[in-house]
Amino acid sequence: MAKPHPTRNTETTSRTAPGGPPPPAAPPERTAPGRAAPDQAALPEAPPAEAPTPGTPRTETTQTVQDPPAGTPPTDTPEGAAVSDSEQTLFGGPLRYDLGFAQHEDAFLQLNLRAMLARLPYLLRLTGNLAWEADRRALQAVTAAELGRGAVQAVGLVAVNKVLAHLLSGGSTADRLAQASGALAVAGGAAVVGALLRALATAATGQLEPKVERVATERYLWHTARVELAAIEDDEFHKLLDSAQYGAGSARRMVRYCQSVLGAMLSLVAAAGVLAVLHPLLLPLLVAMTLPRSWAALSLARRRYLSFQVWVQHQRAGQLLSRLLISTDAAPEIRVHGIGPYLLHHYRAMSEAQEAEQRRLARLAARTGLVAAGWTGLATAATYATLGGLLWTGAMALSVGGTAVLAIRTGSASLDNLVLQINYLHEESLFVGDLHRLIEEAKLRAVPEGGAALPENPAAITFEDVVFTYRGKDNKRALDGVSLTVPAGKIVALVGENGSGKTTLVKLLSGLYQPDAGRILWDGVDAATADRAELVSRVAVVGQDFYRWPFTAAVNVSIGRPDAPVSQDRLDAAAHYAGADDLIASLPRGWSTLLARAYKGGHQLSGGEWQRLGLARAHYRAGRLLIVDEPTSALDAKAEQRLFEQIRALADAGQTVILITHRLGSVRAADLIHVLDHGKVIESGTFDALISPTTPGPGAFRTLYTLQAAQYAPPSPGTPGRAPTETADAPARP
Ligand SMILES: Nc1ncnc2c1ncn2[C@@H]1O[C@H](COP(=O)(O)OP(=O)(O)OP(=O)(O)O)[C@@H](O)[C@H]1O
Repeated sequence: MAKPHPTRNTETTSRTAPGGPPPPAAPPERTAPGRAAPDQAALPEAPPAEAPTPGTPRTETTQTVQDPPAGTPPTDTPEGAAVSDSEQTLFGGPLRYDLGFAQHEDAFLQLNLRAMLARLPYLLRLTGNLAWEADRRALQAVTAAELGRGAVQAVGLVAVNKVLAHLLSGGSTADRLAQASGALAVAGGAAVVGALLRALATAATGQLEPKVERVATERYLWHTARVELAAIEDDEFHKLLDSAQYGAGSARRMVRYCQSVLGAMLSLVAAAGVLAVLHPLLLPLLVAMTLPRSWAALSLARRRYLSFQVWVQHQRAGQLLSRLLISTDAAPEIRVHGIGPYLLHHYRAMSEAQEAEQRRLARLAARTGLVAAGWTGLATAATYATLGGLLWTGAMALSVGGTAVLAIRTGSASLDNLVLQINYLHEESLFVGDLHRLIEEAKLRAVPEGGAALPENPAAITFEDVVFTYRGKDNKRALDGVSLTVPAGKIVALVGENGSGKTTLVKLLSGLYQPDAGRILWDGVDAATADRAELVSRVAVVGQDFYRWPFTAAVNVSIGRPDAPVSQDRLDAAAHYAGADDLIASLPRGWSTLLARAYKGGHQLSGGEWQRLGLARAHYRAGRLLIVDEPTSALDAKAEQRLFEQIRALADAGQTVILITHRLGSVRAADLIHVLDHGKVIESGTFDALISPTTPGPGAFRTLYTLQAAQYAPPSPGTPGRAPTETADAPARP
């Protein structure tokens, strides 16, 4: 989760502490300090732009099929910035967020001084809690060292006052020096102790920071991993994920800022205390000197954060483009189709849009800085004029004046520093705030724990009028009142055209989504009220999009039951079941072969070989309900036939199998077939019943089957393309 941290805009601040919030626009890799961006390092020098420079009229040669039609007017984002061609072409529209939706804006964007000071105790507590959890001893050391430094500073200032008083009093120089020597020794001792305490605080903070980042990252990942699939697919939740990922780094930096705030606060108290004793008028003047710079820092922080929130999705899209250019998966197609320059052009265009935003912020920063500098100059002049007036009129002794100058310098530096550090702290806290919001949201959208127990051996799973619509889609129902039964210990096939709802149905069955209406019953128990952990432990799925883990072959199979110790016997049995034993034996390091080509010793499998490993994983999981979604799409004919024999054997042994396939000949082995169309079950029955012309119903299965069978029927001499009769023997593998 550690993110290479971009430099803060140098025009806005002059701090030397590492890090700061991410830049509003540029992808982190590109702006990471002192590091070549991976994309830039990996790519050759960009060729002269083959695609048009943004803003120049397109020529015919550069118009591609994916580009918007000529004359498409540039759309405006909610923020008013024009949508670039790249956003429009690649992503279909603006990637900027409208902050109008942010209900938290009020709470999080009040960056005025009062609001910030009011939030300070909360921020300190927040960081303190994280730090306490991460390493309480280091936290105690930092706090003690900072408190000590504050005390030592006050002692130092008082000692300096005494030294000056002695030096400016009457008597011989030797006498005055002798009188001042005691106080001088105290001032020197205070400086030494202060330096030691500073070193202690620095060491302890350095120890604390990475731990705090780790703890915050773990919280982020833990809560994210537990949310419902629907939340992960929700773009609003994803936006939160995007911005919250910076929260851990911000939490880390908050530790340092907290330390700095504490230090600055204590040294300010010391300086202000001395000043108040010297002359009360000096105190408000000190504040007046600091106000303009505080105002500037606050308004810039607010702008940066707002800009970040608006551009966060754009930034992710830019990173996506750079990752695609170096991705192993996309590499063959990028080369074969010459896609590199096309992607690079869009990467550049999107980066330029982000740079324009950076320029805008920098211009604003420069303007604000100038105004602030003017006011600070006036306030400083007023302060020293007042001091001069006090000395001139004799209202202040010369020795006191000297200490006052020292205290003003120390105090204004401390106050400046304090406001700046609070500002940084606050700015980082906005991102930590995002992390907290994510955690709160993730808790609300987490997979519920506990629930009703499922029957040990349910006789059937029944869908009762189940309705489901994917969020954010066109509100078209993916399942539209599905009622069907899956009897235990049988092979149930789901067939239907693309997009008819088969995969959605099994995702609901395996607890990945919840029905919007209707019920899924395991005998009498509604799955919606059941213990989800128990439900998923009963199910093993080989989906179309099963994941190819970039780990060893053994992990790719045993990850089917990640909570159980790995068993070699079960691994071998799973490989045998999936027909992958020869494959494993042929791998350079057997089960220990790494299946990720971009790594040292990594090995690449073919699509069919991966599919066998996917099947082995499902077998290793040993769920009582086995769902196989297009299990044979990448298998050769022999492997396919073997797999269906295995599935039959499993069902004969009492395992329930749900089979989704477009190869209708394969569903002969099924005990029951449900045909779906546009999210509805339109036919159910055995293969023989559905294929028979005498069976009442729409005959959808028969029509589909006949169509497929025709492709395999040998043409009769002289009658090319003869369709088989409906009673003809079905081919083994349509
Ligand atoms: N994650 C998703 N988000 C939004 N819509 C989805 C999602 N998954 C599927 N859909 C939509 O739901 C409908 C049903 O899709 P589903 O994947 O269940 O069909 P299918 O019958 O399995 O199709 P195929 O045979 O092509 O695998 C389709 O219109 C699809 O576009």
